[in-house]
Amino acid sequence: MTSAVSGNSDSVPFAGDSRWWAAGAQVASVARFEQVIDALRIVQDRVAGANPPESELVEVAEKLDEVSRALAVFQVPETKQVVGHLDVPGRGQSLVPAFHVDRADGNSVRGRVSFSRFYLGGGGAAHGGAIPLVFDEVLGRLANVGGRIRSRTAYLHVNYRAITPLDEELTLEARFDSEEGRKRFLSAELRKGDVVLADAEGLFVALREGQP
Ligand SMILES: CCCCCCCC/C=C\CCCCCCCC(=O)SCCNC(=O)CCNC(=O)[C@H](O)C(C)(C)COP(=O)(O)OP(=O)(O)OC[C@H]1O[C@@H](n2cnc3c(N)ncnc32)[C@H](O)[C@@H]1OP(=O)(O)O
Repeated sequence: MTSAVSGNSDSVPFAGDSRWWAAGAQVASVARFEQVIDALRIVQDRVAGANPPESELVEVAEKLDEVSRALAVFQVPETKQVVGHLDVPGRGQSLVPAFHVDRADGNSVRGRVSFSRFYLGGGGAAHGGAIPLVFDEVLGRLANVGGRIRSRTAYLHVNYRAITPLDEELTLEARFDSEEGRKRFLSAELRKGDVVLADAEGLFVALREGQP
């Protein structure tokens, strides 16, 4: 049995209105797809942290090639893509660390995120590009929920206040601050306990009819 990938968006306040861009997308099994993404995330972490002997590298490369060959025949256009459209933490998108929502309404959201080994920059700190990735994800979704016309990030300003450690549960709080015509101003903080690790302020501009 197949199901629509964003089928339960209406019951999830922070699911994001992905129907317009995934209108034709069906998934054979949400649970199985989630299992694949979870496994892929672990592979990303294991590869990032590994230094195996050559024989093992040869074997691993062959296994990964086998996986890509298996999926090559099932490639679909963007309108039918499943990754990015699942109503699960992280949307089934292994690029961005999964954001787990604890509390949300149309104007604010609070949740948890952690940066695994894959997101290491150096010296034990998360990569400086991984942090805006999460801010863009969370602010971008918040900018677009609640039946608002879809918008795109015009700018995203990030202040790095302290290093962001790996493998720790961090909290992220974001809010919709104000709106002026097509311009939406949002802000957020990433914290470890009470300590602000990074904060962000973004401008999201509502798209005009027909604007990509
Ligand atoms: C469709 C988006 C996704 C929807 C998702 C739905 C939910 C799905 C669920 C979950 C997904 C979650 C995933 C997160 C998604 C995050 C969103 C992204 O990352 S989008 C990718 C990165 N961004 C771009 O690729 C933009 C590229 N830029 C553009 O397309 C244009 O520049 C755009 C649309 C931003 C503005 O262009 P103009 O021609 O429409 O508008 P003008 O007239 O230039 O600006 C309007 C007003 O905004 C100001 N403005 C524009 N850019 C500015 C800037 N950089 N700084 C300051 N002001 C700016 C202007 O000065 C103007 O202000 P005045 O009305 O005169 O007061």
